[in-house]
Amino acid sequence: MSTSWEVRLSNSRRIPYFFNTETQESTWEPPADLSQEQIQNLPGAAEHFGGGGKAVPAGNVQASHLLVKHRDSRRPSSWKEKNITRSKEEAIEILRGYQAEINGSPEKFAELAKVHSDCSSAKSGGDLGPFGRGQMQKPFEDATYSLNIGEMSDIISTDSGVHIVLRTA
Ligand SMILES: O=C(CCc1ccccc1)N[C@H](Cc1nc2ccccc2[nH]1)C(=O)O
Repeated sequence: MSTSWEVRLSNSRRIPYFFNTETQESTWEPPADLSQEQIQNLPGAAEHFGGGGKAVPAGNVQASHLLVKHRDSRRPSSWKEKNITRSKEEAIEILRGYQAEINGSPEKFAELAKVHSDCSSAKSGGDLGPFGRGQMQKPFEDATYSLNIGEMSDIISTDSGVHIVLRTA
């Protein structure tokens, strides 16, 4: 296990990523050989992953999401599946199934996001932490800002795949 990982904020996308100061490797995904607790204790994790009941700055929002990627996704790979080949239509059908199972329950949402989401935020039940305008892909940002706190979106599509969004702050 390499202990030289730290969490940094990507300047281009203003979201956290993992950087190994020994190998100079960087990745969006949490290093597989680190436990959830080790990840949360990495240098920079508290600062960049929010959580811990930190206040959300005025004008910012916080959301969780469940992402199902497909073969036309910007990066058709995830912690779950190295090479994602399903079609967008198949991804939507799969997400409809989760949506029915979630049935408006935030607890169920986090439970299914942890197991099924193709985003590294699955590790924290889909939580993306706080963000402001201009940080996330526009369809995702617009969907989140149009929700009331505690509400879930219908299925939305971004370059990453298809998502259901739960606004949490
Ligand atoms: O960009 C990331 C990391 C998102 C993240 C933010 C904050 C904490 C943890 C994760 N993951 C992408 C998948 C992805 N695409 C998205 C587009 C909008 C919002 C969240 C997204 N997640 C990928 O893995 O391809």
